[in-house]
This record gives sequence, C-alpha cells and structure tokens, in this order.
Amino acid sequence: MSPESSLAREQEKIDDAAKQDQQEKPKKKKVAEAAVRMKHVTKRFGSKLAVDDLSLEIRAGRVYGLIGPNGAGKTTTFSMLAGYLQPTDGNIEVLGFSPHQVSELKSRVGVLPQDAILPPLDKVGEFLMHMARLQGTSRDRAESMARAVLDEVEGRDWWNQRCSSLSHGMAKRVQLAQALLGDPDVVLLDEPTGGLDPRSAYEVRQLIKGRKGRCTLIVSSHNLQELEEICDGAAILDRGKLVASGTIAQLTGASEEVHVKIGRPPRGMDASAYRATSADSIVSRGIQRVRDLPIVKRVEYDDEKNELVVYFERSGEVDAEMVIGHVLWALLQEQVRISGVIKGRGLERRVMDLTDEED
Ligand SMILES: Nc1ncnc2c1ncn2[C@@H]1O[C@H](COP(=O)(O)OP(=O)(O)OP(=O)(O)O)[C@@H](O)[C@H]1O
Repeated sequence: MSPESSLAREQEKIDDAAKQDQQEKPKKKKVAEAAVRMKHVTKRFGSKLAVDDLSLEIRAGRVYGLIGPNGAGKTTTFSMLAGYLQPTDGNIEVLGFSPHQVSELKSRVGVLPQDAILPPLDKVGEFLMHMARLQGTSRDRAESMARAVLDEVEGRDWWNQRCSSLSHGMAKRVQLAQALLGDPDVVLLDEPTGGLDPRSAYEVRQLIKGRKGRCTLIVSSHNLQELEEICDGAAILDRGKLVASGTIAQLTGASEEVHVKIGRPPRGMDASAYRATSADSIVSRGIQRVRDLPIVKRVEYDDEKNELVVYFERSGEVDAEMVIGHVLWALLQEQVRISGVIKGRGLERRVMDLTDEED
C-alpha cells in the first residue's frame, strides 16, 4: 500500500470515529431557566407525611442547599427529584420534564444517593464504565468518561481496585464520580461529604465549587458551614414543610445585621471597668457610640456571649462592609477589644432559630 493510501485510510478512520462520537453525544437540549420546579408537592408514606406542600424553584447554574434536621424530608425530596419516588400530590419538573421521563433526562441528571452501595465484586473502572455505557455511549467513550470523572475525584489509582476493598471515603468519592459522569446538567448530591475525613471533605467541596456554573448542583448536608461556603441559595425544611428559602445572604441576614464579638479585658484591668455590666465601663461607652451612628437601626448586646448585634438597613452606599467599618471605628475609639466580626448570624444559627426541637 502506498504511503498516500495508508494515510487516506487513517484519515477515514478518524472521520468515522468523529462521526460516531457526534452521534453518541446527543445535542444538549436548551437548558431551562429553572432547573427544578416543585409545585405543592406532598409525599406520604401511609399515614406519615414526609413532604408537606413543598413549592420550590431552583434556577439553572446554581449550587443550592437542602437543609433540615433529621426527618425533615430532604432524602424524600431528592428521591422524588431523581424519579425514584412518585409524589403523592403536586407537580415536579426537572429541566422542564417530569423526573419519570427517563429518556429525555438520560445523562442529564446525575445522582449521589445518601446510602448508595457499590457492587462489591466490580472493579472501580468496570463499574464506572458500566454506568457510562447505560447512558448509551460506546466502549471507548465510556472509558474516557469514566477515567475523567475518576480523575476529578482524585481516584485515578483505583481503576483496578475492587469496590469491596474501598474505604468508606473512597467509596463515597467513586459514587460521586458516578454522579458526575457525562457532565449532567443537574446533579443531586445527598450528603456528599458525610463520613469523609476533613481533607477529603475539603476536596469534595472544592470539586463542587469547580463545577459551579457548569451545571445545577443540589446538595444536602448537615454541615451548615459547608453549605454556607459552597451554596448560592438554600431551602430550609422542617418536618416536611418549607420554613425558609432564598440566597445565603438573605437566609443569614448578611445584608441587614453584623455580629461583633467583644474581646476579654486586657490583663490586669478590673473586669467591671471593662465589661458592659457597669454603665460607665469601656464596653458600655463603646456600645453607646455604636448606637449613636446614624446608619445603625438597632443594637443588641448579649453579655453572656460578649456579642454585639448591629442591625442596619441596606440602601444606597450602606452595606455590611460600610457598617462594619463604622462600628469598629466607634468601638476602637473607646478602646474596646474585638475578637471577631461576622456578617449576618450564620446559617447554623438561622437554622436553629427556624427549626423546632423534636417533640
Ligand atoms: N419509606 C418510608 N416509609 C415510611 N416513612 C418514611 C420512608 N422514608 C422516609 N420516611 C419518613 O419520612 C420522614 C422524612 O424522611 P427523610 O429521609 O426524607 O428525611 P431527611 O431529611 O433526609 O432526614 P436525615 O437527615 O435523617 O437523612 C421521616 O419521618 C422518615 O421516617
């Protein structure tokens, strides 16, 4: 065979492969503006009301948290979004389809269930390739997809390892890799960092942040600091009911209150001359200065926690950063020692305020 005809044959092969690849990758449908729409959704298990008249809209491209104490209905909600459970009442749309329209949503929704179990005898690579093949891809493409996601969860060395030999954290990351296979438009992650050591949990958070903008991620976690760090918005559920939803800033009041932790008195100073328990102390004078600031609406002081809460109205130039500057200046003028400042009350405290203790 002449070198020219051999080259032409090679080129034909490349063209065929590219054509096949094009056929295998169905054109992504237009991404709906709302990735998820739930309208008056209820789920009953016999007499147990697990989800109670839940309405929620999650915009495409967001990282969205589902928050709530044990039994709040998070996993039930995930299961309905994934199409594993049928709602008793109400309507659910994922990317504009019912979760049961499997052929329309195939490869567009990735799911990490809370208690996912890997097939113990499969090797990690085999398992991921099998899951990729279920999306209708060729063997070659399935392998490259599987290797790419395994790489993303830092598990490239586990390709030939049996699933039964993985530690809990490794298994969780393989399950996460499975949820990310094929670049889905919506990814449902139920407790993605549950049971992971701090470093692995940090890496998973980085990975979720790295996917931001590429898809919609809906994440459930009991680690509220984690959700505050990675999410744009969240819904708080309690006993199946939606008790609050919005952006993280709205939920935490980050745009209307500032918390200042007051430090201990300097060594050698009499506590009564410093602490707010006496009217003319350093801290009392500092608080009065803060109260006198025109941008401040209201001030509360918790003497037990040594914490000052400053409420303000966000408008024009007035934002949390500006208020922090003025408040710190006022306190420093009176030599008040400051050991910390946060915008808003933190998601953890907000969730505590909104969710009741178990009966
Ligand atoms: N298959 C089922 N049969 C009966 N009741 C169920 C079933 N699944 C869930 N429930 C109940 O529905 C309620 C919500 O459970 P769900 O698992 O959705 O809560 P969750 O917010 O995910 O809790 P956790 O944080 O503990 O995982 C609970 O009271 C639970 O006991």
